[in-house]
Amino acid sequence: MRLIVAGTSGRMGRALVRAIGETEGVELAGALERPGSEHLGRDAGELAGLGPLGIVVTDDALPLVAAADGILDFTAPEASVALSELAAQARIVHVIGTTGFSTAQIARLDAAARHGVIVRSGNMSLGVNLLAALVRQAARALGPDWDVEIVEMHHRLKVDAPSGTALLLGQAAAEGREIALAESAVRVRDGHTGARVEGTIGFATLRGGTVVGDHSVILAGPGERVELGHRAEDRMIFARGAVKAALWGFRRKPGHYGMADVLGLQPA
Ligand SMILES: NC(=O)C1=CN([C@@H]2O[C@H](COP(=O)(O)OP(=O)(O)OC[C@H]3O[C@@H](n4cnc5c(N)ncnc54)[C@H](OP(=O)(O)O)[C@@H]3O)[C@@H](O)[C@H]2O)C=CC1
Ligand SMILES: O=C(O)C1=N[C@H](C(=O)O)C[C@H](O)C1
Repeated sequence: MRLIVAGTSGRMGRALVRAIGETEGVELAGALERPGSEHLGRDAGELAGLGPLGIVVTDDALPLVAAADGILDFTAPEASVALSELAAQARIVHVIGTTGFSTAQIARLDAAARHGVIVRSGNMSLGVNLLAALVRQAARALGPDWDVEIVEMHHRLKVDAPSGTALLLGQAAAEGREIALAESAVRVRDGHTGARVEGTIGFATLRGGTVVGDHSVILAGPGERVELGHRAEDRMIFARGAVKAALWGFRRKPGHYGMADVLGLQPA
């Protein structure tokens, strides 16, 4: 399977080039960066610390998309929306790890997924997707007098909050409770907030240092707490998940899929 990496010079872009290099059945077919990037013209393998691969970083997506089978995209919401339209036209798999989409941007991804295969997840690791299944189960088993709070910490350069993973875990808790996350999420608290409203799902965001990604889901009940969590130690867990998602999506029928589909972790 011939794969393009978008955002090649980014933290995840470099990990994706390495993950492609170590996986049988996939090859790097192109490397994209934004117009004006200082990395245009550089070799993607050198950027990833692998030595030259003969794949030069370009900002011209069209010829790459026409000659590839899939694109791995961990960039920014506006870039991913634009790529989703190109990928759908070319009928290639679009794996989206980017986080921080607005509701309107997700609607545009849904529109692209009517013609193309999109696999999108706020977290491509096996551990977090298993955690989401456990959170769904715990939230279902413990009644609404158990308050759900989600705490995340990431490196100081992360630009969106709450993290895509925190929102994914909040969605899992909401599904377990059979409520809508959009109506129950409390994404920030400040000042005289009043007492906690029963049934809400709270989020707390920490940023600092080089933390790859820590998530805790706390279910706080009367006199006891259950805590479920995950700590990412290496970005390769996300990159390997993205390559797995591309292979899973190859020649699949159009749709907007998630990592739970890829990993067979969908609720019964
Ligand atoms: N789903 C998952 O498992 C994971 C998701 N992520 C998500 O992936 C995304 C990228 O993370 P990370 O690699 O750490 O970030 P980086 O900032 O290191 O990399 C982002 C890359 O995308 C490029 N880019 C940014 N905006 C645009 C644009 N508008 N058009 C084209 N290219 C653009 C950047 O170029 P430039 O530097 O020139 O701006 C950069 O090369 C984030 O949304 C993050 O939350 C991260 C890890 C795991
Ligand atoms: O920006 C990051 O670094 C990460 N982003 C994803 C998120 O928003 O949850 C996944 C991972 O936690 C790292």
